[in-house]
Amino acid sequence: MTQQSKIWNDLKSDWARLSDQHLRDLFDTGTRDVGYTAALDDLTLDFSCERIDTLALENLIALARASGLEDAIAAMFNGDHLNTTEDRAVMHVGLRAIAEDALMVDGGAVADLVDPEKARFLEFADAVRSGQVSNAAGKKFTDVINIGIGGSDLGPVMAVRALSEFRGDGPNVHFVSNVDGAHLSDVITGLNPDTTLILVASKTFTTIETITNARAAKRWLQTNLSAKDADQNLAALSTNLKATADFGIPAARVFGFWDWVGGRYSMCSSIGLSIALSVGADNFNEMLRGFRAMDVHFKTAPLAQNLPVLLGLIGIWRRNIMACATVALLPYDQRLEFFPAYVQQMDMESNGKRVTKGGQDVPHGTAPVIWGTPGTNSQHSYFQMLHQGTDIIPVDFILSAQSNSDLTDQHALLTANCLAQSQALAFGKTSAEVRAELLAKGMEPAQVEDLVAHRTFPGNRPSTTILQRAATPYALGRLIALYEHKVFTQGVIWGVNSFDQWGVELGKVLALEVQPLLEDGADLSGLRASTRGAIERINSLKA
Ligand SMILES: O=P(O)(O)OC[C@H]1O[C@](O)(CO)[C@@H](O)[C@@H]1O
Repeated sequence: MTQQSKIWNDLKSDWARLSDQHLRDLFDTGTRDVGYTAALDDLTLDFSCERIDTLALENLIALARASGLEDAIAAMFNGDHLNTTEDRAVMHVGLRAIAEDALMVDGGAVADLVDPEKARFLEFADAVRSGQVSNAAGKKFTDVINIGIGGSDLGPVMAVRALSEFRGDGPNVHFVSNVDGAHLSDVITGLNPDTTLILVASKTFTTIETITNARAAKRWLQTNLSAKDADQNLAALSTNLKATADFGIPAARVFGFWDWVGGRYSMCSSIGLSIALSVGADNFNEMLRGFRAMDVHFKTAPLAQNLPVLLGLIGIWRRNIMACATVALLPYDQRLEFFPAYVQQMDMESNGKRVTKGGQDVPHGTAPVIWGTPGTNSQHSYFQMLHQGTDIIPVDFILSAQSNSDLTDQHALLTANCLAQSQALAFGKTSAEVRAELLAKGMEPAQVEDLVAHRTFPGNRPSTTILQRAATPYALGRLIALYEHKVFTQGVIWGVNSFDQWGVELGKVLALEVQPLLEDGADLSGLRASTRGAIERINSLKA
């Protein structure tokens, strides 16, 4: 038996001990006040409401160690080609490092590549904000449209929304991702092409949705401006400089990055230009500082105090030991409304894998389904199921101590709701409590008995609360890096390559094959009945 399988067995024994213990009882022992939180400055991870104890935690840390997590972290910072199927380094940490970190990739200093390009795109952002870079007629850009999808969209759209308080007099930043023409069409309606700057964001510059939308947007500019003037309203963010040139974007308007930055880890590269345009270079740099603080912590903190490691291990416990297939990520922060969608790609595209790096079947469940929306809205939607449904759905709560709006007096209510929900999930309400409460209200005993089962909350439903002082650019960077490294930790334990995404290829290829078959008179005879039937029905509904 390998050391790892022994530890997996130990963890199963831990669960055998813990599975019939209620969080109420675990708290009643009075031993959960210490040892169930970890902090980095003002950021605290509170996992006291997880169905775990210190022994199980020790075994999880042993599992991380036996899986080679410490070496893997060192290897990432060392520029090793951890993305084995694409033979690439995994160096997104280099995008927010400082020169003194002396990171190297493929034989060269990361800072030599990153720093000049970062300076270029941040200078451009501030020049657009000040009006120094303007349209051909010298008018200031009022609006920016970022056209991109997946990692070239989700990080920027999330961060621009999260940091809207820091926008100052920056332009309005809009996002178009879907190849559904309604997306672009809805965004450009009401915008003035003359003063709209369009960013085409695509690592590969081959993604069909993005290139199709970019072509349509370019036509929109050229119909309204001269072809030459339209060039002033375009920029590209990509690693594929040949394709951006072929598309007709002048080199001075192309901001690059490198193949060792995965799409879903790219928002600190030039892909983040829309963020910098929205909040300015200083705030963007603050965000990078927050990222780096978590990077340094991940690299140097002992496993038992390492926040991303602990969050990753709690996820392993929930997914592999408690057999929970989904996780609800619930920010109690309206401006983090797109954070769950961002983490969804980061987590599920990274670890949604069924074979190990060596090509063997992974013997465990991997990436859980990540989903969620801001509290308190979610409470009035699906919390019924979280509290009384048949499945146990662990929750990550995210909360700031300080309000991020002018209506500071509402923040106590928001905070109270977050704390109340983790309490209700963990401790529930027993049938005895329900019975006593209803009888005290004067209800007839028979009626009380009819209602008891319906009004009982089983509790014992796990959650972790991530608390920070305030939702600043620095805090956002730190929070994102916390989740990035959590995903890394889990990928190492499952033994998968967290940095490729072959699973998205087949659908892309098939879409290109199906597209011509949607034309009138196309020969459908070679198709399987389901696709053929669907096309025939679509054709009959077209007119
Ligand atoms: O930035 P690109 O190359 O247009 O890719 C967009 C997205 O497409 C994917 O390759 C697959 O959907 C993602 O990993 C990536 O973030």
